[in-house]
Amino acid sequence: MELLRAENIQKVYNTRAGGKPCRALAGVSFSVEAGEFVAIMGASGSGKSTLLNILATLDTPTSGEVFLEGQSMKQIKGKNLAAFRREKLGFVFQDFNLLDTFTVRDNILLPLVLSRTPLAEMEQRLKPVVASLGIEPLLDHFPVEISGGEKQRTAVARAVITEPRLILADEPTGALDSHSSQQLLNIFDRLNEQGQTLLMVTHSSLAASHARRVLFIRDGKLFAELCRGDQSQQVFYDRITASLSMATRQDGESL
Ligand SMILES: Nc1ncnc2c1ncn2[C@@H]1O[C@H](COP(=O)(O)OP(=O)(O)OP(=O)(O)O)[C@@H](O)[C@H]1O
Repeated sequence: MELLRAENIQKVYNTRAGGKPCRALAGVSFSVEAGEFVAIMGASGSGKSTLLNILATLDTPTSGEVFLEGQSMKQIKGKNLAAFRREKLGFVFQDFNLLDTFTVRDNILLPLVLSRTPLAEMEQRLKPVVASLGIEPLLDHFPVEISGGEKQRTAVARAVITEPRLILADEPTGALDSHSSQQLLNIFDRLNEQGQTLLMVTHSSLAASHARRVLFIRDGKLFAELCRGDQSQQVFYDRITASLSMATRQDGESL
């Protein structure tokens, strides 16, 4: 079943000082099936964050449309948009985006508080999530008192606690050491095995090799796609690395 569809997404930024407008996305179309784990890769400035922000409803395209479960995001406005985002999407960012004055527990529960979930249900949902992420002992700590890996696992807990249709991750391993990155990627694998759909923007071939499909973006356009199929993660990693070196070739030849 198709979960997400992006149709001919274009984004043009008008620069403030009257400079030339910047075309960040030049017609991007793709879809994601429910239960897929998809990575998006591309060089710096290729349009990855712009695309993710549009899929996250944090920004609007200049033209084109995004559908989640067949519903056009264009049609959701104002207050409904915040509720839609909170209920249907989970976010994991490079810099964690935790609230410093909230404990780990309150950070995780925040989306449920905002959607007025009863206290007993919040506690019920919290327990299995924090147990599976190994952060139960940290619930009363503040973000400043925990490691980067623990912060990211807190952010994952906050993302999954609403049982979102789709988790959007923007460079989720970008600020983590290799051990914490590996831990996070194993968590993503496990979530995906449990049926969670994930879409991740990353510079890391290792992170991308955990996905089942990798989309490559260049100059605001999707230009190649790799599917893992039955291949091992190592073989997929080697293919991704080889594709990336071709993607950065100057002659513009497609994969
Ligand atoms: N708010 C903005 N105003 C003007 N131009 C922008 C704005 N945001 C991004 N751009 C431009 O759009 C293009 C795509 O940027 P984007 O941040 O989406 O790339 P990216 O692939 O995510 O890069 P990186 O990997 O470095 O984060 C770049 O040329 C960038 O300079």
